[in-house]
Amino acid sequence: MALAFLPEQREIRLPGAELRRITTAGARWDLLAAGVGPAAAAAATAGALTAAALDGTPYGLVVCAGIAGGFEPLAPVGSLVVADAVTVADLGAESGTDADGFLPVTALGFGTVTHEPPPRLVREVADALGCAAGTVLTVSTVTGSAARAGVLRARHPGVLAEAMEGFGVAEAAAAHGVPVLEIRAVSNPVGPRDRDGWRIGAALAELTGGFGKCATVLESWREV
Ligand SMILES: O=C(O)c1cccc(C(=O)CC[C@H]2O[C@@H](n3cnc4c(=O)[nH]cnc43)[C@H](O)[C@@H]2O)c1
Repeated sequence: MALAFLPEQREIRLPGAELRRITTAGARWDLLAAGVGPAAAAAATAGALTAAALDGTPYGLVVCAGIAGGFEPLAPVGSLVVADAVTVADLGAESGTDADGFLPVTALGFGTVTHEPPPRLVREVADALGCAAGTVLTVSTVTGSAARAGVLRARHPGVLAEAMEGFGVAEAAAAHGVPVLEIRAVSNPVGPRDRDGWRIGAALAELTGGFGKCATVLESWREV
């Protein structure tokens, strides 16, 4: 667990989700297991944000964290990445008349496809972790072929990683006017499906170590 280094965890039940509250001298951390996929993550995050707001103790920052597929060579297995753009990869429409064959929802005239975490926070966390910052995609279907990985690279130059929750978490945070950050540990390469290649335990250990390194930045961070 990414916050396992912190003591004194208290469980709080929310509709459809469970939250662990950790109070330290410097801050209050709430750890929410938000489920898999953008919809579950958005629902759980929105519930926690709303409960805190109604309680008169709103959050100052939402951090989405977990494992991810990495686009090599920028994000090899075992590395950490921080999102400077939390981008949904497949929210839109197929289009036979568009060169790319895909129109993002913004081209259809509504919604949003990217949330940008505060740049200074991204820089400070990436420095603390010694890792790259870049686009982290949110997908509803895990990429399982070189062809799909190539399409995503072409659409999102410099993309670092894909996972399944960031955009949902970011949508909920944006609705509450709370900044969002996404930190991922790479457990597998993005590309042809290969379950033997997963390194989930090692990635979770990296994530736990990473939170230890950036906890001070997160605790002291304030939007100015
Ligand atoms: O069955 C598969 O081929 C497969 C491949 C990679 C990941 C999964 C998952 O079910 C992981 C879900 C979970 O982990 C995150 N995650 C990790 N790697 C990836 C990935 O390559 N693409 C998208 N999401 C990934 C994700 O955020 C979920 O929380 C199955």
